[in-house]
Amino acid sequence: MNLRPRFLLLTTILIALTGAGLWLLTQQIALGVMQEWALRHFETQVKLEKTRTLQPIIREVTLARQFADSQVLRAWARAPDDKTLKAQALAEMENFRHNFADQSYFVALRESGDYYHNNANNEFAGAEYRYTLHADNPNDRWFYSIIEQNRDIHLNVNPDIPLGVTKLWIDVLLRDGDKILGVVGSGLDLTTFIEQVVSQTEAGISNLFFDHEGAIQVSRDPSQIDFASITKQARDKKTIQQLLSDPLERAQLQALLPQVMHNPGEVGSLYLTIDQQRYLAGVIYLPEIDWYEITLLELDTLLPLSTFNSIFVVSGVFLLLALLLFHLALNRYILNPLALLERAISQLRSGQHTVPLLPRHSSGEVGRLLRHFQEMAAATLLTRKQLEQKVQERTEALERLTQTDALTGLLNRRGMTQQLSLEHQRLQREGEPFGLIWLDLDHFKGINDRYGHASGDQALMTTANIITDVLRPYDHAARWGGDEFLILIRTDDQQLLDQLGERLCQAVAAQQEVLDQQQQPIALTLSAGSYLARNHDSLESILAAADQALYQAKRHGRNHHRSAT
Ligand SMILES: Nc1nc2c(ncn2[C@@H]2O[C@H](COP(=O)(O)OP(=O)(O)OP(=O)(O)O)[C@@H](O)[C@H]2O)c(=O)[nH]1
Repeated sequence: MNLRPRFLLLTTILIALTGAGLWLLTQQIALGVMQEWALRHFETQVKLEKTRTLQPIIREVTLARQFADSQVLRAWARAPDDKTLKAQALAEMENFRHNFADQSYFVALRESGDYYHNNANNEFAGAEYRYTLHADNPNDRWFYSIIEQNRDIHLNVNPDIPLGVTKLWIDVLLRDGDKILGVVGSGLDLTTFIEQVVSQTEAGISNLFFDHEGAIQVSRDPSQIDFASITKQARDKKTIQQLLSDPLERAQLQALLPQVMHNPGEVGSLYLTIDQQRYLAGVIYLPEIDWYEITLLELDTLLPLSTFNSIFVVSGVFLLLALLLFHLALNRYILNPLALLERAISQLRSGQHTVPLLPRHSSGEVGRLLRHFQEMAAATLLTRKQLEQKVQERTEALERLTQTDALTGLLNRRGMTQQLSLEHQRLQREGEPFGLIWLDLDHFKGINDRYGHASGDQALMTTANIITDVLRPYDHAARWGGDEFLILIRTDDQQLLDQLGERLCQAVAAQQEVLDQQQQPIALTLSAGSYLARNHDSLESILAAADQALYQAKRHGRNHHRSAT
């Protein structure tokens, strides 16, 4: 894979990971902030409720405790048949009735089961004894349950159907040391409390009150309330735990309750799922009424993910811009110069003879790389050029050598054959005329035999020099073989051939350079035959004609020139 798609893939993965990380982080931070805010909210809410809405209940509970603490009441409960004590107790009850908000009270004695009561209308003045409770009467179960549970205080919520209100019954144990003498208390209209505390209309926030068994005492939804829970078996109660479908969350809540109970005023928080809705829950224990309050925050409502949309959009736009900038920079500083470098290398490889042009403005490592490459390319091209020149020179020299006679320096038979072929083509194509003079030293064998091979060679070289001197630069001369020479002359003049042939014969005959052992010139002659080529002559016939003329010169006495006709 090329660098470009690789980088593209890598940066896309990086950006996706960063985006996902950012998203998770934002969520975590938001949840953390939310949790922190929620805890503060719970604490503030509880304090507010205590002073504002819980206060009447707390007052009533305190009053009920004082009622149960009354020495007068206690003394009578110890001796219920004592008329004096009973009269004092009834007066005490009447006192407390005026103080209770509901202006009603009840006193139930354990031993006898006698139940005393008077209400706001003072309906039972003088007839405070109402009836006797019986353990086997289901309506009286509450009394025996409270005593069995041995909890000092018990709040029991029950709708008062005739009045059309929800009543909170405050039951307090009447004690004599460890001994339980009875249960006393009062009732309280809870309707206002429910309206103020539970039915608050703030979206996404709701709360419930439940007792130590989890039985729901106050809820916005009346169907959730476990009315008269004191009289019910545990399995029949409507509890907060029943609202939780996840066993783990149930266990977490169960573990949290003792913690908050031992630290009144402290809020315990956890996440709970109720009816598939996820909540952040704050639990607090209210020692004054022995209830727990749980406040449920709907995170989706209070902190919908759409809150972060703008963050995500802005982050996404920034990430995309970063990607774009990164790619522009990558292209400009790395990929484009590399592509140019690659093209330059392939141009060089394919044999281009000029140094490829590369951008000079690039800086840094890539810029240095380009400049080094350009210098290297220039050096390589120069070396290559020099090498090619040398090879050409050597080839030409070799070519010349293969066409040159080593002894005389004239063309050899191969070289002359090539020239003959070229001239013959010119003659045929353009009508450029040429002539041949064929030379052969006379009795050369005798010179070799008589004076030695070296003198023979000297004779050959001297003859070659004479030929070269006589000829014009554009004529060609060759040693055709042994003691034979062939001269190619560009001319259409037979007379010129004749003159040249004769002049060569005379010059060789007059030479003084080839010497014998006594340093005396050796007599040297040659015979020559010439032929002026005609348009339609074949090369063979031209050669044959010149050879024939030479033969005639030899036959007729040597040392002279003959031309073929
Ligand atoms: N020294 C020397 N002799 C050569 C060389 N090449 C050929 N020869 C000799 O040249 C002689 C050529 O003789 P021919 O051309 O046959 O005859 P000739 O003696 O010249 O007689 P005519 O041509 O009839 O005059 C031979 O004896 C060859 O050995 C060479 O390179 N150097």
